[in-house]
Parts: sequence; C-alpha cells; structure tokens
Amino acid sequence: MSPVIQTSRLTKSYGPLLALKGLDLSVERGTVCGLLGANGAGKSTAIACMLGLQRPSSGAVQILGQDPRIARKQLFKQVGVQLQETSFQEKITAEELCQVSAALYHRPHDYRQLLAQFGLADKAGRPVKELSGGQRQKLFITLALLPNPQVVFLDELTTGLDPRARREVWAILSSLKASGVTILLTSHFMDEVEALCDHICILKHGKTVFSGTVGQAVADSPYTAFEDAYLWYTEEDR
Ligand SMILES: Nc1ncnc2c1ncn2[C@@H]1O[C@H](COP(=O)(O)OP(=O)(O)OP(=O)(O)O)[C@@H](O)[C@H]1O
Repeated sequence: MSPVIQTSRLTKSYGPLLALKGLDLSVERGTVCGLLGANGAGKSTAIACMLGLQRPSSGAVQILGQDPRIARKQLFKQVGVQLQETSFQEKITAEELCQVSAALYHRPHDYRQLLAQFGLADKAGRPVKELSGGQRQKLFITLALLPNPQVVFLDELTTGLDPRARREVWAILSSLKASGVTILLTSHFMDEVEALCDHICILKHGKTVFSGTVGQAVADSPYTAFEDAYLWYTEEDR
C-alpha cells in the first residue's frame, strides 16, 4: 500500500534562509509520525508545505496519493489540521466555532460528542478567547477531528495542557490510530513522542539528522534514555 503522507526532497527557503532542507518522509496508514526538533528547526514550515499552505522551493508532496497544491479541495475533506496559530472571530463561542467548522464538511463528526470527550461540554457557550490556553488547545484538536479525517496534522499537540489532559489526548489519538487514521504531529515532549510515535524524524536547522523509530534513535546514540538521545541529535556542535 502506498504511504498516506510522502515527501521527497522537500525544501523551503524564506529569502536567504533555508528553513527546510530536502525532507524525505513516508508515513504509512494507521501510524503516527513525530516531526521533532528545536524551536526554529523547520517543523511548522514542513507542515505548511505538506498541506499546500506554503509553496515549497523544491521537492514534492503527496497526501493520500494527491498533490495538496492541486487537490486542495478534495484533500481538505479528508485531512484534519491543528496549527499553532488559528485565527477566529473576536466574540465567537466554542460551540459556534465548531458549528461554522462542521458546516464545511459533508459528514462531520458530532462536535458535541468531541467537546464532551475533551471535557469541554460546559465551555461550549463561552467565547473562545475566554478559554484557558489548555482549553483552547483542546478545542483546536476537536476542530481538527471534525471532518472525520483519514489524516490528521497536529502542530505542538499538547503544549499548554495539564498532565491529565495530555493523557486524555493521547488516549484519543491512540484510538484514532487503531481505527486506521494516520497522524503527523510535532511535539517538544519526549514522553509523548515515546508513547505515541511509530516513526520519528528529527530536524536540525531544517536538515534531517535522524529518521526511524524511537528505539533506533536510542540505539544509534550513546544514551539509554530517549530524551538524552534526542538532545544529543540536536546538539549544536555535533
Ligand atoms: N514566513 C516566514 N518568513 C520568514 N522566515 C520564516 C517564516 N516562517 C518561519 N520562518 C523561519 O524559518 C525557520 C523555521 O521556522 P519554523 O516555524 O518552521 O520552525 P519550528 O520548528 O516549527 O519551530 P517551533 O518549534 O518554534 O514552532 C525559523 O528560522 C523561522 O524564523
């Protein structure tokens, strides 16, 4: 079976800055891929290029066998996205934001059920801007799941969530994965990466410095703990 997400030699420059240098990625159906790296390593740039939101300088992307820049509309119905920065109307409530988003899809997930699953049922009528950072994050993950997507992109998955909420999100993602959904996420939390990711790709200044499983990353490093290994891969003077 062909990969659900595939990039080959994906490169992106912002003027003189080479933010992404030849990313090769292949993510199979029903697996979780973690894109890792320090702040500014190129993770969001890679996601923006994969989703067709940024035009790559060179290289190719296929999602569900299609080029996202050409088949944007079709793909949009099958791909859920949670980006770091999401804009919304000043006074819109959580429920209204869900309704507006759900209206874009043919057979959306029941947003009330998702809000309840994320412990947000009692916040449905509140303006989004009055939610706490963690509640807003959970709402944005809810929005990413609304289309009943085959593929989900989650940028900085659980930033701002408390430990219990993180575990809840992990459980939801694990069940999505078990149902065949393919997930690409970025995270700065190595416990999360170990718990969720089948495959990781570590970027340093836009360049892939490791691609493989968490176990391989540890085995190829001088360390026994994954976080130590990760820091080793991303060290400046390595
Ligand atoms: N629109 C843009 N114009 C110019 N430079 C940009 C733009 N977006 C990102 N960059 C630069 O490209 C590099 C990669 O940024 P990117 O946001 O992809 O990193 P990241 O790995 O997602 O970081 P973080 O973990 O902080 O979210 C950084 O040096 C950043 O300053």
